[in-house]
Amino acid sequence: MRLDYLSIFPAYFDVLDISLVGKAAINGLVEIHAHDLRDWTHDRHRTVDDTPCGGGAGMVMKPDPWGEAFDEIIGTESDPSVHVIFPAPSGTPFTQSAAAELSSAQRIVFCCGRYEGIDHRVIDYARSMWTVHEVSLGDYVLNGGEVAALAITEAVVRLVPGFMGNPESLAEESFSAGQDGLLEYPLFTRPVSWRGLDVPEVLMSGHHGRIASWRRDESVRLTRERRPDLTDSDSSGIH
Ligand SMILES: COC(=O)c1ccnc(N)c1
Repeated sequence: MRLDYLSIFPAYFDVLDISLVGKAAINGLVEIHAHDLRDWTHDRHRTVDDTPCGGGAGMVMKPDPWGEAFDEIIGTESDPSVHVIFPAPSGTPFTQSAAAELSSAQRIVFCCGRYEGIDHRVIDYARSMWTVHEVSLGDYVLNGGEVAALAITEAVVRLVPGFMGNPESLAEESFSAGQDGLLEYPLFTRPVSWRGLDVPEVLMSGHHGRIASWRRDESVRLTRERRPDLTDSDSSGIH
């Protein structure tokens, strides 16, 4: 999997060399390329923004640098196997299933907006050429798309076959099919008693059936408490 990041702050992505994603890069599972959008400007000030047509506060990212960057980084041919991601508050909520789908992609290009956003024609052009995803991490605004691109990268790359040492652990995580799309149950390890707080006895019983039942009940309880929206989904099995 090749991952490209287009940003006016490409140094944000240096951190990928440190994290587990860096390990995947070393193992050849993923190839990471960060690019400075200003490299595709031609004026002395390396300008990437301009005032919004129709008025309004703030500045909008000009389409020209994006188009020239696309030409060089992706090419001028249409290819639906290339996934172009625009993180934005106005995007579709990013989910574990979206991460799973993207984990089989061979090519993902992250377009990190700044200022008030990117000229919409950039997204329209990208849609005419590649597979575009406008995604949101939640109902809040960031200063730019870079942090969201990092979060999406981590969610996707950890699902790439061969990345996780023990792929079985993925099946028991929150939102995974193995959990029926429910939130993960509480986890405990030794010591059995810590500051007056004990590991639930059932987990020390060695009775696998009871342990499985307790974990399921905890997942259902937590999901009903914190994410009632998930309890109606078909995959949850809870209604
Ligand atoms: C500039 O991007 C954002 O502010 C952003 C991106 C993805 N998810 C969000 N909730 C915000």
